[in-house]
Amino acid sequence: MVAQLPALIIIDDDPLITDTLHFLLGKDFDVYVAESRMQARSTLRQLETPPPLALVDLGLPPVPHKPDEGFKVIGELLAHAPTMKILVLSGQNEEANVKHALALGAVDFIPKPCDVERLRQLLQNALKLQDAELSETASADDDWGLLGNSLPMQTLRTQIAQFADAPFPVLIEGESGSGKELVASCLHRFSRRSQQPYLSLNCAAISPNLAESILFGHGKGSFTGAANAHSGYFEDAGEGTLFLDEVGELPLELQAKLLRVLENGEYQRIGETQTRRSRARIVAATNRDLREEVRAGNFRIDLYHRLSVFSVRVPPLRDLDQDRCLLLEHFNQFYARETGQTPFVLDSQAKERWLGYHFPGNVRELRNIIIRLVAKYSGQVVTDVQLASELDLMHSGLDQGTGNGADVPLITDENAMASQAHKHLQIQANVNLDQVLKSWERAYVDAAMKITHGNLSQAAKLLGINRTTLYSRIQLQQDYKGE
Ligand SMILES: Nc1ncnc2c1ncn2[C@@H]1O[C@H](COP(=O)(O)OP(=O)(O)OP(=O)(O)O)[C@@H](O)[C@H]1O
Repeated sequence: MVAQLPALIIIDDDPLITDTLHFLLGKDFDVYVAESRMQARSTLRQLETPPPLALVDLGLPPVPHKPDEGFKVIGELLAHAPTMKILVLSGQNEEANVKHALALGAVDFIPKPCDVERLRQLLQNALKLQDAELSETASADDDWGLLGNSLPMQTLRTQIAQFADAPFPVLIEGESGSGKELVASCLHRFSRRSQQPYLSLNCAAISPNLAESILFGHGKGSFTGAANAHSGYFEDAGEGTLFLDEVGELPLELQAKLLRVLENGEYQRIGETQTRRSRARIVAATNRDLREEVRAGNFRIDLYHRLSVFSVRVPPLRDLDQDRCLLLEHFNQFYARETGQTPFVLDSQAKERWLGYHFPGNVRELRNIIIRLVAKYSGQVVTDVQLASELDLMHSGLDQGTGNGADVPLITDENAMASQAHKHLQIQANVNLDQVLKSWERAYVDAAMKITHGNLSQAAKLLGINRTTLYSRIQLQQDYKGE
């Protein structure tokens, strides 16, 4: 029997690149190609299981000269398949783009043009790590698998233990990469259903036309292409647990059907009149604010109340204090062991930065940073500057809806800047443009100096200007203040 090749999706709008890579990598990978975010979405929905690997260009239509579509693709791919390993292959390799792509969850950034052999190696390494991570999770059977001793983590474990055996649904809320899926699997493992099936369905990953059949099944001939009767997730979960990830993505019609199952356990396969009964325990997760979705009319309030009989909030990594060091230690050892390297050590300043960093991509981002540090600094002492160059200091804490600066427009987001300017001009008749620009500049300079603990060279690097320019701008600002 021929072994199946691992699947790889390449998302790039340049046919020369996709044709070449398809040809050269096709021997080792089962390659799928998409030239836009939309096409990637539809390709993924047609696949039974998501590809373990993705190669993503940042500049994609409709804005190929900017990285924004590529950033969105990274988020969408991870929402679709949280364990997917994403490598970015892009010519837009300015430092800020590299760092942001990595903070969003990409495991590596390869500037174009690239050496195909190196690319093949990187893809194969990523695949090996993914296998190791998956077997690590599987072997965590008798253990929580959920690391951390901080107070929020202790509270989370207590909640899991309290809710595990209850028959009611649990709603798990938390930012992307914070460990919601892990919490869902703990709820199952610590329940008396643990010997029953545990099924996980990512609602963001299913096509809206197929969602009903996937959830509830269909009878033979119930729609074109339904040659045989098929059971759905509710039936297959039996008396076990059905985990509905990204539940906020379910279309409204299906929300009504889900509500019915939650209310009385009843559902029907498409095209059948027989009413069936579900005994599965429902656990749902979301990284959206579902109350906000209810207010916006995108999510049914009755379903929200049903799902959130018990609700668990997974804390973001930035609230876990010393757990950041514990996770660092654990993953440093783990990836060093898996790759045959020696763990690295952070020097004291780097450690301080580690403890102060916001981790916008949470534990997923932390794992990826450690993979890179192990590869680069095996057995070495990592300095503050070396660590800083792996972190997304520019976007950190600004774009996660965290409440700390979520409404601050990113300097790269022209639409947000334009709307801010619009509002400003509407409420203030005489705006002094020079003063506005000066205060923006001062805010960025101050922030950079604070983040780098007053290190002029690092602050200049962060701001994309040279040290002398930064120095003279600080002087000018001080003169201006003194005027
Ligand atoms: N406390 C933790 N201890 C150990 N590993 C963790 C912890 N929290 C998260 N992880 C790991 O971080 C990665 C991301 O976690 P997970 O997929 O559960 O996040 P999520 O909140 O479901 O993300 P998304 O919303 O993007 O699907 C996984 O590899 C998971 O095993």
